[in-house]
Amino acid sequence: MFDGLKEKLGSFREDVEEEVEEKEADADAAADAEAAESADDEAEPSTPAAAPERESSDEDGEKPGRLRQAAAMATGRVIIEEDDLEEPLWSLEMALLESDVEMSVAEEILDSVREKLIGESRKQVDTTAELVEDALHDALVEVISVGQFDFEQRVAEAEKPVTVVFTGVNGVGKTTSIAKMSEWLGERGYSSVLANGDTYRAGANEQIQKHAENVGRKLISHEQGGDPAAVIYDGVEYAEANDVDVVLGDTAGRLHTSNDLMTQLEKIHRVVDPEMTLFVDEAVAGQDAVERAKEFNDAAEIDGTVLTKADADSSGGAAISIAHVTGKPVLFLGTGQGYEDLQEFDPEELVEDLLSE
Ligand SMILES: Nc1nc2c(ncn2[C@@H]2O[C@H](COP(=O)(O)OP(=O)(O)OP(=O)(O)O)[C@@H](O)[C@H]2O)c(=O)[nH]1
Repeated sequence: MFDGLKEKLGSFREDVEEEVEEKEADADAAADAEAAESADDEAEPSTPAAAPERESSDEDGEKPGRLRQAAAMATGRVIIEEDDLEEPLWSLEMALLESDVEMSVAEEILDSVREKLIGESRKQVDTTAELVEDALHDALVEVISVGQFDFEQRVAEAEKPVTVVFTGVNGVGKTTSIAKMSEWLGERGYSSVLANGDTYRAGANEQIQKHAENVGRKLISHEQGGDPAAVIYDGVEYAEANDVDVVLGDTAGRLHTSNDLMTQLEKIHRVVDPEMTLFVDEAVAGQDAVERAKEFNDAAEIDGTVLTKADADSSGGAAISIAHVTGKPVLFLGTGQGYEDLQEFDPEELVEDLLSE
């Protein structure tokens, strides 16, 4: 998952390390030259016998070594400056954009890394790699965790039944994610019922029915062409009558540009007042997924995103960008075709994984 991005972040670390190493080598050389000069000055008035003594210290390397250390201490070690970061940051920007990170998000990451690294000196305990890793870690967590909340806690605290509506374009894994979610909830002790608000597409009932059977959940559905809000309403009534905790409502995968979507979701909101509306899209869609998330959120406010097919996504751009662009968190990652392949999204864990060697 997100291996391409991981590799590119590793390259940035190496680039900065190289720059700092070069600078340290220059500083060492300068310190050596200064030390040699001052040793020469000291040696000048001395007797000829002093010369071999200096030579022997040079030979075992002890005196220049100590001098080098002293010089490094005196200069406060190498300080990272804007110039040192120019090339690595440019490469990082290219890498982020190539990984489908949205432009404003990439800029925010760069600004934050720049701000955190410039003026930093490599202390005895830090390696350059550690400094860069800390800066990248903080910058990434900052953009990824926008609006993050604990989904399970929200479900636990909400009045039952809790209605969660899923929206998004066709074929991104919406229906599969609903079935996965019912499993995820079941593992945590919450019962659920599925309601098929996708009354638009022929075959939608059969498709979700199959998923419902596979995970052993009840499905509420109406004839094709029916009113999606009415189906979800029936789902809520069923849940109330049968003490079911959560209603998972599917909707037709309309194009986000369609006015119908707004009308449909507005009606669902009016009729059942869902606790959450989750936008579903596929991580592999990269920038397109980010753009759709933004448009769906503008059209019908979403509470969070489920990013499917993360297992097949090497770039990671959608996962990095969506929360920052919409102001709503990524809540789950779909990580495979099995019903157990739904992972709660944890920004800290993701960033640690991205930055691990
Ligand atoms: N690799 C992988 N495949 C997934 C994941 N989630 C869903 N899929 C697959 O994506 C395909 C489409 O999934 P659906 O659930 O039918 O998509 P949908 O958005 O409900 O589609 P419509 O009902 O046509 O709108 C199926 O083959 C799923 O098995 C995932 O996390 N990883």
